[in-house]
Amino acid sequence: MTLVYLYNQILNLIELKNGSIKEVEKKVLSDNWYTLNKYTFKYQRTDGTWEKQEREAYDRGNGAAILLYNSKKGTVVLTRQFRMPTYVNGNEGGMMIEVCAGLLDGDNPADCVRKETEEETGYKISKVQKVFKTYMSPGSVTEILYLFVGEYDESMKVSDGGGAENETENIEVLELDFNEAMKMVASGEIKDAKTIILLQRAKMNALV
Ligand SMILES: Nc1nc2c(ncn2[C@@H]2O[C@H](COP(=O)(O)OP(=O)(O)O[C@H]3O[C@H](CO)[C@@H](O)[C@H](O)[C@@H]3O)[C@@H](O)[C@H]2O)c(=O)[nH]1
Ligand SMILES: [Mg+2]
Repeated sequence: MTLVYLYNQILNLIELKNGSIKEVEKKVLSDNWYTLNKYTFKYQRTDGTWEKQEREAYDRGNGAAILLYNSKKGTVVLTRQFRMPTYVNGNEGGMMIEVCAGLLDGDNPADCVRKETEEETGYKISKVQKVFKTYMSPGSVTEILYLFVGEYDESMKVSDGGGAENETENIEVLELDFNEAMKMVASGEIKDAKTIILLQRAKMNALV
């Protein structure tokens, strides 16, 4: 019995709570900016037999995103930035309109989303409201994305935003009429899932 086997068994018992999954082994395929792992495991079928399966999972940590809205003005604040993965897969020009979002980097989701709001949009907000916890791409990406909404107004504007200096983000800040933003969802101009979910949530709950 090797140490790796023992380690994997312990991992199974402590962290993984599915009795139909066993002998989970992890191999790092790429560990550059984020990590791509390959998991090999045994999966118990409904007839009781065990089959060996392999799945790759991209681990870039967890993230948080927020829809900033102003109910008096009827507006929302969104961001616009170049997203390479979309550029190479059918998004002409590669620009994406998204709610403000970022990776947790060790922070709790609420603190992360406040920090990202200030960095990316220039608004210093304190009150944020958690709405959902989502897996955006559960077949391939491990990430949990925590979704929030929060009110902003002009008194909270402390800088131009644009993203962290050291991250070459080049983020453009957009303040849009809420109905205009909903039209952009319908037309396909807004095509980012977290953004669509949060805009629809705002519509359903009549936030704006
Ligand atoms: N050098 C380098 N830099 C990278 C790489 N990938 C990301 N970065 C830098 O790291 C920054 C991370 O910025 P965050 O604001 O923390 O994350 P995000 O990319 O905006 O993440 C949000 O959007 C994602 C896509 O929808 C979400 O997956 C994520 O949860 C979050 O919502 C990027 O903007 C970029 O500057 C890379 O492969 N190489
Ligand atoms: Mg971001």
